[in-house]
Amino acid sequence: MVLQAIQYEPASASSPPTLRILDQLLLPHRTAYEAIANCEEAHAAIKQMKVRGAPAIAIVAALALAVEIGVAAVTGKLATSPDEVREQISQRLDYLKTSRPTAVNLGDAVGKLKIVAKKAALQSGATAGSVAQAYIVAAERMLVDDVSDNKAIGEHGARWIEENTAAGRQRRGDKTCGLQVLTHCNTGSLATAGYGTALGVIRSLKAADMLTRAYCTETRPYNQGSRLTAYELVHDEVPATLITDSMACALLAREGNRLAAIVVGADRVAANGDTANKIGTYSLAVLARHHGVKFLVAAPRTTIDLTTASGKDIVIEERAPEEVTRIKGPKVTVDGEVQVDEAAQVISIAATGIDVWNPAFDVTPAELIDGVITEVGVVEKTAGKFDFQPIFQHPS
Ligand SMILES: CSC[C@H]1O[C@H](OP(=O)(O)O)[C@H](O)[C@@H]1O
Repeated sequence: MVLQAIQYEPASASSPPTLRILDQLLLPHRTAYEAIANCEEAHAAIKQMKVRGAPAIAIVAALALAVEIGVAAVTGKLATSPDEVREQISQRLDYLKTSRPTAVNLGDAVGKLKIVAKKAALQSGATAGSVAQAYIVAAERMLVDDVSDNKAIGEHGARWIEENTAAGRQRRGDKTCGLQVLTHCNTGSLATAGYGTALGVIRSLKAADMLTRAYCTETRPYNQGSRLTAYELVHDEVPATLITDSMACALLAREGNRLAAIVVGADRVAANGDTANKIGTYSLAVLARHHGVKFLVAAPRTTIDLTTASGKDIVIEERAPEEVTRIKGPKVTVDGEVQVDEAAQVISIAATGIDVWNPAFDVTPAELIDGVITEVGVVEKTAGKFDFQPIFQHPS
């Protein structure tokens, strides 16, 4: 079975494009896709985290508007002038951007897609249809580009680990040596259009026969690790071990330099390299530094936000207390069988009346980050500072 968070069918001669998302609130025990027919449905699915992951959020938002425009075009409900279509696209993108604040990929896509629509509307001979089509083509391209970017991130990351860690060099020279990595949250095919970012590095390490074991943290409270990353690692037959978030310290103390690196994703990398990522990332970076383990952020350039100077300027999303005080899942019978046909059980795991703080992300200071793995190479600090400008001059 292919792990696909997003299923998109382009328009055919007789029918508009269609979009479906894998409802990740039901994973790993139930695989159910949900049709997304318009921007409101996309906004709700992103906000509820039925679909999540910085790249996936941007792609689903962009394609939902492509579906909306495609349906309007085939049903004769598209605005008549090119500038009206441009304005509608701009307004709908601004609405989609309000679904979640921290991941920059959505805002980056909104800005780029607005420019596409504006350029199309300014072209001589522009029509409402040509502006609509220019938008749809650009939105569809995001799906393709993301997978190729992630595979490049995987290769750059795997090679960096092989060349810049003791475990990597040992494994390259002697396949009986162990190379292990730890990852946090979910950054795989379920957070992107496919292959993944940090999980893409793990996939590339495995493909190069470099990896002996991957560790994944459960990543409370949404449990992206135990529900999604563990699901992907089992699916790909990667030797992997799930740990609770609080076990990471003991793991690094036990594994020492057999753990080559901690590799995580990102929701927004500020211009100075401070990185917003899933809550719990900062503590792993401190831990990595204490134990002399490399700490790497894997993210496409669309996650690097040169307009945000540093981590203190990043808006951190705070989510509902119930995500901390309750857990949801199918029943398990006395013999351990998971009853996926049962309606999800919601169980309270906290004292009623307790206050809750539930930030979805934290910010890791650039000083704790050894490298940012992008699709065009690994950026390292020079004289203690990150400079991302050169990778934006990169030809691809
Ligand atoms: C390649 S996904 C990047 C990022 O998104 C995840 O957050 P969420 O599950 O809340 O959307 C997590 O922070 C990943 O590292």
